[in-house]
Amino acid sequence: MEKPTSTAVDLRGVSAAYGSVPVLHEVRAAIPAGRVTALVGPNGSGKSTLLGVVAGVHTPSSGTVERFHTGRPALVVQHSAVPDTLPVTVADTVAMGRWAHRGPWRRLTAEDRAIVAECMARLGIADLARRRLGSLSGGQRQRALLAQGLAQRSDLLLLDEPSTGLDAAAQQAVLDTVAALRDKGVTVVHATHDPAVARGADHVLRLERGRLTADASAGPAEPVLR
Ligand SMILES: Nc1ncnc2c1ncn2[C@@H]1O[C@H](COP(=O)(O)OP(=O)(O)OP(=O)(O)O)[C@@H](O)[C@H]1O
Repeated sequence: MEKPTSTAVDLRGVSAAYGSVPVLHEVRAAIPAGRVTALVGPNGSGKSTLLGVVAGVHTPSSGTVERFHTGRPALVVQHSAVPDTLPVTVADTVAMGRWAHRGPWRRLTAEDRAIVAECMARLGIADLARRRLGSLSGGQRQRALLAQGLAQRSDLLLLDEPSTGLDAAAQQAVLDTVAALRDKGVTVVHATHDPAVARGADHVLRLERGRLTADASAGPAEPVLR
């Protein structure tokens, strides 16, 4: 039997806005520690915004977010959110994942370099290490951003539609990686439009028009929406 879960992040009545336009409305949810939570809902329902709130990069307009984990969350945005013109290579991009540990532009240690190489290999992009990020396809770029997120070695990994635009092999690599991290006790929250991926999660949060409309915990069988 699995041990009972504790809470990694507690969202209490969280509302968020862009300027004066409200986007999230009083979201209450407890994200379980060491589990995979899928964030689902239609386009524009607020999934990315909620990930930003959980990551601490989007300040709620009201309500509170309490994080019970150590270290900084790792947020992996969609590749389309990153400008094409950034003059960095894939290896540089992944190495940025180590900045939280070393500080920007510091020399990487041998351990950092090993982590960067391991993360690129895991996502199948080792051969692209010297290519500029802006010269890559969408799926390749997404993999570089995912590798950067993994390189942070955070215990809270937030992924915005990590499989979108990836081929079948890369999608499977992402799912395998998420499962392996969960087994190591990492809390993962990922936004997804893929029902099969959502069913594979331990916990599902559904947003519609910025409101939480379902909060489902997985049991031994299918998660039951309540
Ligand atoms: N930078 C921004 N400035 C203003 N409004 C924004 C901004 N980003 C998102 N929005 C608006 O906030 C709402 C929620 O957007 P969000 O990106 O969080 O939704 P989503 O569920 O992640 O959508 P998708 O499935 O399309 O990725 C939408 O109405 C969107 O238009």
